[in-house]
Amino acid sequence: MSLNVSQLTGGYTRKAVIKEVSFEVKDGEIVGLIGLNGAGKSTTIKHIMGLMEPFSGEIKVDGLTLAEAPVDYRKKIAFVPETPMVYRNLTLKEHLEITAMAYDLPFAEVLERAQPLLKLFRLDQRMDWFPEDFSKGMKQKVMITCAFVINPTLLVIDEPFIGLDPVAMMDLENLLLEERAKGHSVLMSTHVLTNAEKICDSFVILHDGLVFAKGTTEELAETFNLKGADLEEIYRYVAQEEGFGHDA
Ligand SMILES: Nc1ncnc2c1ncn2[C@@H]1O[C@H](COP(=O)(O)OP(=O)(O)OP(=O)(O)O)[C@@H](O)[C@H]1O
Repeated sequence: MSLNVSQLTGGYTRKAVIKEVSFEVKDGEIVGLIGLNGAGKSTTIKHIMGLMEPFSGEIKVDGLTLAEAPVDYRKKIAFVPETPMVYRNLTLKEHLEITAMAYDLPFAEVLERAQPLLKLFRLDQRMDWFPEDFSKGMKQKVMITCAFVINPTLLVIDEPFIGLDPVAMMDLENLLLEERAKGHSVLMSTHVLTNAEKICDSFVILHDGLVFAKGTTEELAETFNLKGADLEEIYRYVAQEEGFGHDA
């Protein structure tokens, strides 16, 4: 079992923003975390990344909690944030170097793994450039490259498609499918439901900090009595029927 989130409650002040959130991402599975703005997707991800401490509940990656094995836990996860975060005075090559250092990997190995990704994203001739000066989409490609080169058990991606051109979107989809084929797990938060439906095995719908529903597209359609509906139709129905948006 790669990621197991159990009864997770947490928030920024004393008030809980996410409440008793439970779901799992098994080995070789891509799970989409969806919900309106403010539903609690990023907050859930921040807890998984160990950037926030839960009020209660438990998060396990490959059976380990952050408290039990902080180094191993962190090494198993790679993260692509919603807003690309690049270092101001470091070149692309140095970004890879710092990634290797952070995950305690030989730089030569990281550089080798990075080659096909850099080529795919047309960044291979820009190793000595400063990503700070790249476009948003190019910065995102740097973040994606740095995440994939560590060969993580669990890849957590917050809004992966925003800012990417259509070719890069397809490239990323293929990369994620390759991760799945390797038996790795992916948790992906997104508003781009058409992309999500193409590659995700199942979904967790968050609303107002609670897990509103979870399952495959077919299971969700059955839950809401919408046989044959696609994810977007299900989501639109749920948002209307349940009044999503009125209080989010
Ligand atoms: N740094 C923060 N301090 C206090 N409250 C926050 C902070 N970040 C988010 N929140 C609150 O937590 C709730 C959940 O926000 P979160 O960012 O997790 O939602 P989201 O589902 O990721 O939304 P979006 O789709 O807009 O990215 C919101 O009510 C938001 O106002």
